[in-house]
Amino acid sequence: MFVLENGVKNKGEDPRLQAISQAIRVVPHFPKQGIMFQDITTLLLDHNAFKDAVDIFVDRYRDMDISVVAGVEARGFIFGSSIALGIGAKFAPLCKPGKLPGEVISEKYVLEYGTDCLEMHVGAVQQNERVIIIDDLVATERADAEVVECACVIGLSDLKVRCKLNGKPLYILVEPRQVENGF
Ligand SMILES: O=P(O)(O)OC[C@H]1O[C@H](OP(=O)(O)OP(=O)(O)O)[C@H](O)[C@@H]1O
Ligand SMILES: Nc1ncnc2[nH]cnc12
Repeated sequence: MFVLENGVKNKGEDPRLQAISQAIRVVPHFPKQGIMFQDITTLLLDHNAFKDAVDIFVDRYRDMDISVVAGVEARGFIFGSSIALGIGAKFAPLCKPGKLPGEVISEKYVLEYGTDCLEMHVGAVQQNERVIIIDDLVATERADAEVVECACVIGLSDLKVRCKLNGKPLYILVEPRQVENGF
């Protein structure tokens, strides 16, 4: 298992992680020259690997008194909603601008290849709730004050990433591969 907490990397022995990592297709130079794109659609086509990935998150969060899973559009919706159902929490989508019809809170951020903005419905999360933020991948992420932990399937892990998470713990299943892997 690969975990970044307080800036310390720990390697565990979960035998499911190698298959999860291998199920993620690496596509060089997509969507731009120089980017090694980590394509989770191949993981989603592998029932066992997809289920194992969700189960690992569910096992981690089921006893942490989490009442809200916030998932980042679009790929974070896939994992976040599955995890929310698994731990008995509600799911709050963090959407690209203009997708949510109600009053929203907005947050601008810098991506690995661009900039963007996320919005969440006001009232989706109450002040006393414990929230986790789920995405498929963290390269340059962000988080706000009520977050217990941020989690992702793939993490471009270094201390710079952790600093940009504003000191919130970051839980990562696998590291990105930097070479093509047979798809
Ligand atoms: O760590 P970062 O630099 O923020 O990059 C990671 C984000 O980029 C991708 O989303 P994207 O904005 O491409 O949207 P998509 O999920 O709709 O493809 C990915 O799903 C993460 O949300
Ligand atoms: N290298 C990468 N692979 C897949 N999604 C991404 N989003 C930002 N960087 C990415």
